[in-house]
Amino acid sequence: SHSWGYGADNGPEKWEEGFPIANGPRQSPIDIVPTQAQHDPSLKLLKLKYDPATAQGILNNGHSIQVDFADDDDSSTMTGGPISGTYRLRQFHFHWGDSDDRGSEHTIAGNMFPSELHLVHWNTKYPSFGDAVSQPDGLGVVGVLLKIGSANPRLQKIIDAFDEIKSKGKQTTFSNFDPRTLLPASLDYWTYDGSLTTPPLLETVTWIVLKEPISVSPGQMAKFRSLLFNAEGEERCCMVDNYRPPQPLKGRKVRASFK
Ligand SMILES: NS(=O)(=O)c1cccc(F)c1
Ligand SMILES: [Zn+2]
Repeated sequence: SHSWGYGADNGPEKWEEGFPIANGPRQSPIDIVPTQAQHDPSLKLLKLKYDPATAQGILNNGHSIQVDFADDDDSSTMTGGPISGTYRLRQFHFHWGDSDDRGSEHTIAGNMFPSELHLVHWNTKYPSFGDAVSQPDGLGVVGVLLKIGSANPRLQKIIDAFDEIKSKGKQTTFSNFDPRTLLPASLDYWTYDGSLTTPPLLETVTWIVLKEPISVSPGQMAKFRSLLFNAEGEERCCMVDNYRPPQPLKGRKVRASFK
């Protein structure tokens, strides 16, 4: 059976065939409508504490590029915000479009951005990421929107690694990197209960989408679009449009941490 992807034959419109939860009650991403989000004064400040030494490597997994972190202790964690307890950083990755008018997964009042960064954390009440990923309160993912503007120097170290991980399955060491440097000045956020945005689409994610985007230049976006979905020696297929479109809200409430 051909595996899932983002093409006409294996893309988001086909995922329900292998993953019926695709039509579930808490699927992600969603369109966030700021005027309909309710400010919740009980929401805490988001606290992200990352140790650059936990950065391990950068990988082209055939769907995105991902920076993996050592998660065998509480060196890099998320606390506060809408979550209770301590969640450990596992990895971050991106989604992007073939052109600047699309590529993000969450949209804001119907507006799509050229890319979206996901920082994936898992709840340490469970013994591992593999256990947490199947639990309703297992994951906390911070979403950061990227908007076209001036070149973002914070992205450059990631982009400079792309030449070594052009095709699926390639990875290289990636050390001494603090993901906090990728975040915008404000940690104001919207939060809702959702899912993984790729198969297996498990409904186990507390989403925390930051209100403030970070910048990326057209030239930097072009570098993302030069990555490949295919492995070396396979038919060349540019890694673009690796995003799932917004899914039905199905009665969920989106809360805002800010007025
Ligand atoms: N795109 S995402 O919902 O952040 C995601 C997909 C699959 C696995 C994972 F850990 C995170
Ligand atoms: Zn993602």
